[in-house]
Amino acid sequence: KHTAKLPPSPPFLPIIGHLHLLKKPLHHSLSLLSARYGPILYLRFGYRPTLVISSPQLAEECFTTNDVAFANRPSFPSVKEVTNNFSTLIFSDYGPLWRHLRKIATVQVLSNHRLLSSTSARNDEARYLVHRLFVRSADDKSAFQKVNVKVIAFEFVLNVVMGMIAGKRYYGEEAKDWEEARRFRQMTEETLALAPGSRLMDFFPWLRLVDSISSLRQLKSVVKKRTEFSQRLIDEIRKGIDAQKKKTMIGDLLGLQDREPEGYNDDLIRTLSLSLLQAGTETSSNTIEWAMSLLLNNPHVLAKAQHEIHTVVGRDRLLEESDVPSLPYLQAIINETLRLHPATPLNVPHESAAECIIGGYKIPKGATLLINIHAIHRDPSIWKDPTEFKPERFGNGKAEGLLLLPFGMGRRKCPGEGLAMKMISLALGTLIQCFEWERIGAEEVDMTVGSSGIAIGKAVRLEAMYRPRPEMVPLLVGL
Ligand code: HEM
Repeated sequence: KHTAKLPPSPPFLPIIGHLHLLKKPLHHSLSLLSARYGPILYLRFGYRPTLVISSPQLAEECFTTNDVAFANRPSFPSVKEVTNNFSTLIFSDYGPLWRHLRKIATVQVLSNHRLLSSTSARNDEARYLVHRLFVRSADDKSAFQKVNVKVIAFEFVLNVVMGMIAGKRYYGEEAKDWEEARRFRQMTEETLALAPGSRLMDFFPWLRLVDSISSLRQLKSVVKKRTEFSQRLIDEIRKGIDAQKKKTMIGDLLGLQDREPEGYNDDLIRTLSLSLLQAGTETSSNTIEWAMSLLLNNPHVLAKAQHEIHTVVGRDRLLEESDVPSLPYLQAIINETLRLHPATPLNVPHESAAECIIGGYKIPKGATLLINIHAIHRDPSIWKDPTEFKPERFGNGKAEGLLLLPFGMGRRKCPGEGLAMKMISLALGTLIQCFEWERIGAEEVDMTVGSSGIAIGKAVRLEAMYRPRPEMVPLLVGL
């Protein structure tokens, strides 16, 4: 309909299009192409037209005037298999099902009101976290002990999110279900390995039969595990083993199911539970791990954060969620971490539901949209010394006028932003308050990025040395 041209596009090959230009991690390859061809790129991944955006102005244009046009998710055949025909909150198209799921997730778990009423559970979880670390620390409390930071961050985050959804704690003294926690981790890893666009069939539909012989078996096995896991969560609460568990998202939804069985059936409760657990745990725990890695490579920042916490909170009580607004430097550290290492560097892919115009170019219907958040956050025309870790650039906790979009934008923006920021600041703040942290050796922490998936963490998991701060030992002993 429009006379406008398609966006710039590098030369491509028949059949594979531009796939030969891409290497892992994909956001790095796309940043290099954008540096050469400009902030709006039109590529072909096999048969799939793909729009790559790497400027804040163009990202805003996609998610303001054209937000509805881009509100769908791409219909990758591999995702169809894992998501029961795109029926999850993350991968459903913009429509009645998505609206229903999103409203429940927001009202039942992620609204400000719900987050406020679950504050004390998160404070308790932070206390358990530092208590577990204190108990595991060396007998001689002045000696350093090694810990895998990703593991402790994941334990904390999973306990918090699982507590809100199903009233369960997998890690801690009274927690019993280690085997179930192990199954969850394994299932999450297998699901992440099946990232959208990870299969040949996603780009070459005619290869579907060949690909599916190996892929479909694997996909079906993951689907089975996911269904069984989430149904167990529902069944436990339905049996009413623990009245406390009724005050959870699943408990609330089972109450609604009694009144409206179709609108709140088990399929819907399963898909919502899995969407929140899997969207919330890797992203948030990876961010805690990146933040700690950056702090270990920048001890002066760590010392400044510790000084702020000790000045504001003191040494006689543990930092709590309500302290965070008074800790602007801690918030600046988290913003700077999310700037340098956004948990989903290419956002979650969107798809155009109609032809539209972006940056004066014509974008056809059915184009996959990738927003290169990683490139936007490191644009030298916007950020001074873009690759350096400088929390100071956020002044009072926010960089005024600079577009930071680790949680996306528009109507599909992450609904878990509030919860994520609370969990990350609480965990990081209490870890800094209670313990001294050092690198394992003299070498800097390896900051190589993992290679595949939507949520990308570190390639090498962070191990660090820690010991209780002497002045915090009396408090830690009494926890
Ligand atoms: C550091 C932590 C997190 C980051 C950086 C993050 C980032 C994102 C991003 C970039 C998107 C895609 C937005 C778009 O499509 O434009 C997203 C979607 C989503 N996130 Fe998060 N997220 C985080 C934590 C969480 C948490 C804690 C939850 C809930 C427990 C959550 C639940 C979701 C859901 C359900 C969606 C899909 C929304 C939809 O399609 O409508 N996220 N997240």
